[in-house]
Amino acid sequence: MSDKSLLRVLAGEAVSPPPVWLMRQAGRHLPEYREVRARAGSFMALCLDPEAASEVTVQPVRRYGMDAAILFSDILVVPWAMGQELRFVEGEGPRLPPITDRAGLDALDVAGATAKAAPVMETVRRTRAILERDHPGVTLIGFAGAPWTVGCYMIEGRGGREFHLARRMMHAEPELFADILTRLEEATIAYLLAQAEAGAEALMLFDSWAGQLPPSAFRRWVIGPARRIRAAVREAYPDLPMIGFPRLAGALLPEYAREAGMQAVAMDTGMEPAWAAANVPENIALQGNLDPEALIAGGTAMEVEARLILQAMRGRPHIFNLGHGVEQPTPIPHVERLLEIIRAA
Ligand SMILES: Cc1c2[nH]c(c1CCC(=O)O)Cc1[nH]c(c(CCC(=O)O)c1C)Cc1[nH]c(c(CCC(=O)O)c1C)Cc1[nH]c(c(C)c1CCC(=O)O)C2
Repeated sequence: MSDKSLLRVLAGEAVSPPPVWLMRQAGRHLPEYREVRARAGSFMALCLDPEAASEVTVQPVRRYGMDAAILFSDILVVPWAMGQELRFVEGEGPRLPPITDRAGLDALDVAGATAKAAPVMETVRRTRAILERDHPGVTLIGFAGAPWTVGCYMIEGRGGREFHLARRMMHAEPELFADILTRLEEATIAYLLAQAEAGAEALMLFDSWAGQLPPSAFRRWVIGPARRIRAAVREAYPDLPMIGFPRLAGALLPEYAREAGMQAVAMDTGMEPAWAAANVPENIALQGNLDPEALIAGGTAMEVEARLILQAMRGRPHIFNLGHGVEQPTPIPHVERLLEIIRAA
């Protein structure tokens, strides 16, 4: 049995106080991140510089004593590695030339993607070595975006909330859509296996837009790929745990939990923790789910919300986290206070 609290929870143990880390814990709310980010030039340059990326991965562990470090990278590194141009426009988000037809799909290089993402694997190797040396209780989490969510950006060429075009393609051009997601699934498996090989101790699959799909499509394009990706990782690395995040899954969260084979499922901000605890099998850990806005507000509002979550999760495997990523205006003292509250639980 590991002595890392996060790995114990992923093995099904209820650990008290629960381990804690925050999605997007390395990012613009930290001055030390902004400094490295400014030196790197662009966000992508930072993702592809193993020395700088491993430094920012470790920053929140050093500052806050988080129980996990999540690889500093982005879910859109996979389409970039498949040959789709990618840039991040300051204040607006990602831009890619949208894939709207078969020619766009055929131009992608699935087989070469993991090799092109080699700097990411070097970041994993370096980060793991730094953690083993300086922070031996901390777990290194690798990750990828799930095919549906990454496909949304590839098909639309930018971020959004509704992803009308991706959903429309799914219904109107089901073969093209299926081929895009199937190739993404293949690339994602190879990419995650390479992270495991490089030293990631757990892997998280982000499906941020899972809740945009009707239930039949959720089963086919969220649960299906998650189950196959999970099975492929298990075959190569039987002991490597995985966390699934089908954001906004709502009533379908328990079905995802039962069928995908993950050791934890992440709850988004709107999920009722007590309902998830009652409906997700007890051996599967729950992660989450403080509102990132409560963290920005701090004070009593944050304390009350944090305690409600801790109380609902008592006695079952739980990883404390937010319901979505840390936002830039988050005050550092609020994060520090949150950790005090959790660790006094
Ligand atoms: C949808 C998605 C993306 N990226 C990711 C998701 C899934 C999770 C979610 O729903 O938030 C995942 C992600 N993105 C990032 C990480 C690193 C690890 C972490 O600390 O959590 C992870 C795990 C860094 C990042 N990824 C991005 C930043 C900000 C870039 C910067 O520092 O300039 C960071 C720290 C950029 C990004 N990346 C993405 C968008 C839409 C944007 C632009 C919006 C923004 O600027 O905040 C795509």
